[in-house]
Amino acid sequence: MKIGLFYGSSTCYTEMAAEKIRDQLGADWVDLHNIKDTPLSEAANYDILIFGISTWDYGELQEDWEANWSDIDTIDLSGKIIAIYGMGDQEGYGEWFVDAMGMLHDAILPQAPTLIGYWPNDGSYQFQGSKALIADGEYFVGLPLDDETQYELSDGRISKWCAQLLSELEQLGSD
Ligand SMILES: Cc1cc2nc3c(=O)[nH]c(=O)nc-3n(C[C@H](O)[C@H](O)[C@H](O)COP(=O)(O)O)c2cc1C
Repeated sequence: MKIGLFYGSSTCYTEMAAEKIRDQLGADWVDLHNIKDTPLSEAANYDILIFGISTWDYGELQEDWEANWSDIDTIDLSGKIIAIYGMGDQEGYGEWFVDAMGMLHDAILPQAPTLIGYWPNDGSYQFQGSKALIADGEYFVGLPLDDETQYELSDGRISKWCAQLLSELEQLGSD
């Protein structure tokens, strides 16, 4: 079964992470789609999805996600398995750290897809606020990556997250 990885990226960071995630999970298994070029509606062709989004301009959506935002409600995501990752900058924009990842999570939640890839807020990130935290603040709704101030941690986080995704998928398959 193939995974569709759909991302929006203004200065290529989210795109570079998409390529690393694809390489970790297995290039034969993951199709990359930049939503600037591929309509988000093509997400309907996959049972398993990864969404990549960066945050811009003090807690705003990346521009290509913003342009496609209304499509989220028109695609049937209810039976899908979905994981999200988000790019941000915790030092420069610590009050809005990876907010767009939280906004994307909230936008797909009403359709009740199976969400995987929640990531512990383990103290290795330093920020003041984030819409990407779930209520108790102990987990992010997906993988936050900060290539601006923690570039050296990104590869390790990606490989750990991909291993977590594979394990969660295996678990779901065996249920
Ligand atoms: C003008 C500007 C505004 C930004 N605003 C935020 C923000 O509100 N929250 C955040 O976490 N990161 C913010 N960032 C950091 C970007 O999300 C980060 O650079 C990211 O890697 C960009 O990914 P992309 O090139 O794939 O779009 C901002 C960066 C710039 C240059």
